[in-house]
Order: sequence, then structure tokens, then C-alpha cells
Amino acid sequence: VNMGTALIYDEEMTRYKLLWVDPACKIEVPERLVVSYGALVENGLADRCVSIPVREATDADILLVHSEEYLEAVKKTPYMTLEELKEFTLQYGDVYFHPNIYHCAKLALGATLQLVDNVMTGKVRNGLALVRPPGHHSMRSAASGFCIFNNVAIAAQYVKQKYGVKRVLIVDWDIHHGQGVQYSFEDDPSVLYFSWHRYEHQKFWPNLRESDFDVVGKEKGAGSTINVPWNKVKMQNSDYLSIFFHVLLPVAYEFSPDLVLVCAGFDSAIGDPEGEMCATPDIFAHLTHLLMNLAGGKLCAVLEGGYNLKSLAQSVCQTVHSLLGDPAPRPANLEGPCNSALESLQCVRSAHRKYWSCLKHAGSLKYTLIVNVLSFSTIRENFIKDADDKDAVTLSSLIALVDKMEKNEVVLTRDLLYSNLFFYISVLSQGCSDASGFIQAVLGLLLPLGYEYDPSLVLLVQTPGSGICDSVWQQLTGLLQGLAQGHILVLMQRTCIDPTCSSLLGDAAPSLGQLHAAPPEDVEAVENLRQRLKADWKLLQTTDEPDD
Ligand SMILES: COCC(O)(O)CCCCCNCCCN
Ligand SMILES: [Zn+2]
Repeated sequence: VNMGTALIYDEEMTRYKLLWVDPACKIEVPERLVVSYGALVENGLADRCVSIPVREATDADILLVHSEEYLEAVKKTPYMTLEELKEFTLQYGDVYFHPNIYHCAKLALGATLQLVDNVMTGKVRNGLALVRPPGHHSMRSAASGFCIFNNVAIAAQYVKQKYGVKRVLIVDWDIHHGQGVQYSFEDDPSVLYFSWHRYEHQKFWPNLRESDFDVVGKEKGAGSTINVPWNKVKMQNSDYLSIFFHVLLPVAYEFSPDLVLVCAGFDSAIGDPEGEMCATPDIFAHLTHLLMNLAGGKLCAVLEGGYNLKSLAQSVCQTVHSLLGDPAPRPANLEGPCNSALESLQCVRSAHRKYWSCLKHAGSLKYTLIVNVLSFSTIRENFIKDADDKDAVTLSSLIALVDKMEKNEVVLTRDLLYSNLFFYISVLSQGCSDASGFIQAVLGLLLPLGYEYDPSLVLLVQTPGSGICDSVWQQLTGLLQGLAQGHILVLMQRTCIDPTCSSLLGDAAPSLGQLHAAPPEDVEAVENLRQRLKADWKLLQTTDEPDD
């Protein structure tokens, strides 16, 4: 059941700003919150959310990550003169202090903890905390990058301590590397930290060697830090989606988190002076949607960066639309990932191959994945029979149609042809359906194909004997709703009405639990098919090698 989406915001957090000249900090202005919240109100989204009040974080909350000496130092800032504030600020990088920033930093952290409390206790399903100062750069004893307290890092420690949460996934889609988060969990296998960031071979701020793809975590935490460096600017939607399909989502499903925290920075959107990327605000509807079937839908997004007020406001609205369960806009005209993105993708996958079974290739065939992309011409030449001109494609005719498609005697009624290309994937799994093999096929093959194809309708058919268990079926039904603006038609030849309906009604699919290594034959099946198809379907590429 959909318990709703929390929105946590308090205008007190707009009451601090830069009081002196500092070119590095002038972009971090109070208007960032004003326009974000304003846009949610204007678009009728604020009213559809459950409004949860902020609270002040306690010392105990702050000390989950930060040191006593750092907290004691920050506590003195409200009483400092302008000169003392400037002096105090000099010891840190790309950050500024203000008499009211300590208060606002406690509210930003308090807002974040209110959000995770309400999600963990089931008051709401998911939510967004619109906060400043942001958090992901601040470290145990240092402020950095406009950040005072590390809101998301503290939230992860907080839920582990208070709710005994075993595994937390942190997705940092801000365009900067959240080094503060990485440092907090680099040896902690219970927190998986994923970050992509503008890097340009260490030439971009914060210019850290440890932001590169080969830094994967330490000791027990090896494999639980995933760094995706963008070594060029102007990355687009398909670059972002490729990383989700071929790195983040396969690993996230294998990790099977109990909670997803998002460092929701929107400086990764087009128009942002910091990111200089080209991904459009609607991509955040898809990124959010693609994470919403993890952890039983428990997702807490916390604002980090975002400095172009127009694209920030639009990106925030796209994110909240998805949190509310609204269908995502069609991912129009996706090209393939650029070579630089493919290089990063390949580097990250190989750096993590030994930690995550989903990134391995081996074995022989179990799934026969039949992918027929039937274009107009193919259909017209080879398949059209003298189909009578039905006015409406009735369900029975669709079922009859699908039966024929199963037998590859495709007869398409004329009006079905009018809905442009017809895209037909049948995932036949002989024998018991191993969830991980199937999910990896969905994430690494079906979704990239589907997003690139961008259908106006998704026809999902459950063939008898497919042996796909309900929770996997619900994951599939949920994930596919990111396509065709959610226009999905499910033909079931087996009674799994309830789980399907709950997924169609927007409920998150139940977690599949930690996924074991997929049977090698499944992995190979997907890999073979991906090799065959990637020449025509660019989103299937994971390397810039002609045949990886
Ligand atoms: C968590 O804060 C959100 C953020 O990651 O966006 C902070 C970015 C700090 C960027 C510091 N350099 C600015 C140089 C100005 N050209
Ligand atoms: Zn940022």
C-alpha cells in the first residue's frame, strides 16, 4: 500500500548566506531552496506530499560522524564577528560560515533524520528533504564544499544504530564526489556508497586521487565504494542511464539494501555552472523510479547541490513526481553512451568484477532470450496476412496475437502497426527461474533495450510455465513502468493477479533479498545476446571496444 511521500522543508534554512566576497562560494545562495520549494508548490506537488516538520539535530546525532572538537568549534560560530567568521572559514575549503549556519546545519540534519524516521517506521513510503547547508563533502573534523554536517552519512549511521538496519545503499548523483561520505564508510561493508562525479582526470574539484574508479573501499569494505569518474563534461541522459543499467542497478539488486539514501544533488543537470553536463531534468524521474523497487520502496532523497535555479527547480519536481508514483516522461531520443562514458563504465566494472558476481561473465546457456525487433517493413513483408481491419485491438485479439507470436507466426492487425515499431521480447526461462539470473537479464538487457526503443506501449505477457515467481514478476512489472509513460498492458495466463495489480497500482515490489551469483548459464545467455545486439542497440554497450 502506498503510504505516501514525505516532503521536509523549513524556510529557516534560507536564513544564512555568504557575507563576503568569495568566487568559489557565491553560487550557494538561499534562493536555491526558495525556488525548489516554490516550484513544488506551483506544480501542486507539495500538497500531494505528507508535510513533516524539521527538528534540530542533537549533539548525539552529530557525533555519529563528527568529532567533539569539530562540533565544539562550530558551536562557537554564532557568536563570532564577521572578521572571526572569515578567519574561522579559512581553515576549510570552498565553504563559508555565517552566524546562523550552525542553526541551519542542525535543521538540515534534523530534517534528514525526520525523513528516515518516518520512512523506517512506515509513516510514509519515501520522501525528499529540501535542505541547506548540504552535507556530502563534510568530514569527521572538517567542513568542506558548502557542507557543515554530513546529513546523509549521519543518517546511514543513525538507521543502523536505531533500527538495526543491515545494509544501506547511498546513491550520490550530485556532480561532485562526496568524499566525506566515502571516508565515513570505506571499511564498512554494510554501507554501499555509489557516486558519479565530474573528475576530468583529477583536474576537477575536489581534485582527489581517491575519487577515481580504482578506489573501491578498504579491508572488509572492499567493493562497497563505487566511484564513477566523468572525465569529460556534456554527459547526457544515455550516459547516466548506462551507468545505472550496467553498474549501479545490478550491484544494488545483488546487495539488496534495507534502505536507499540519495545524495540528491542536481548540479548534474543541464545548465549547471558546476557540472557543465547535458542531462535533462526529466532524467531524475527515471533515476528515482529505477531505485524505487529496491528496499521495498524505502527511499530517502536529501538535497545536496544544484546551482542553476531553473534546472534545479525542474529536477526537484521530476524527482518528487516519481516519488509520488507518477509515470516518468518518455526518455526521448536516447543516443548511445559516449566513448568517455564507456571507458569509465568499463573501468568501474572491471575494478569491481571480483566483488560483485553480477559483473562476472562465464558459463553456458539457460535462458533463451528471444528478441525480435519487428519493424514496419519486416512485418509488412513477412508476416502480415489478410488480417481483417479490426477497429479496436481487443484483449482477446492481443492474446491471440501473442499466441501467434509465441509460435512466430506473427499476424498483426493493421491498427497495431500504427503504433510505430513493435518490439517483442520473450524471456523464456526453462525450468526454475533463478531470480538473480532473471533480474540481471532485465537490468542489463531488457531495460537498456526498452529505454532505447522508447515504446508507446509495453505489452507484458506471462507465458505459462515461465516459472517466474511473484516477487520477480513484480520487480519486472515495476521496472517496466518507467517506459511508455507507464502505459503497460499485462496479459497473464497464470493467476498472479494480486502481486501484478499491486505493482500496477504503484506499490514497490518486495525486496528479492541478497542475490547469489546467477547461474553462469544465465549470465552467459545475457552476455551472448548483448554481444549480438549491441551493434544495433547502443545502450547495451559497456565498453568502447568493438567487441568486448
Ligand atoms: C554537498 O554540496 C553540494 C556540492 O557538491 O554541490 C558542493 C560543491 C562544492 C563546490 C566547491 N567548488 C566551487 C568552485 C566554484 N566554481
Ligand atoms: Zn555538487
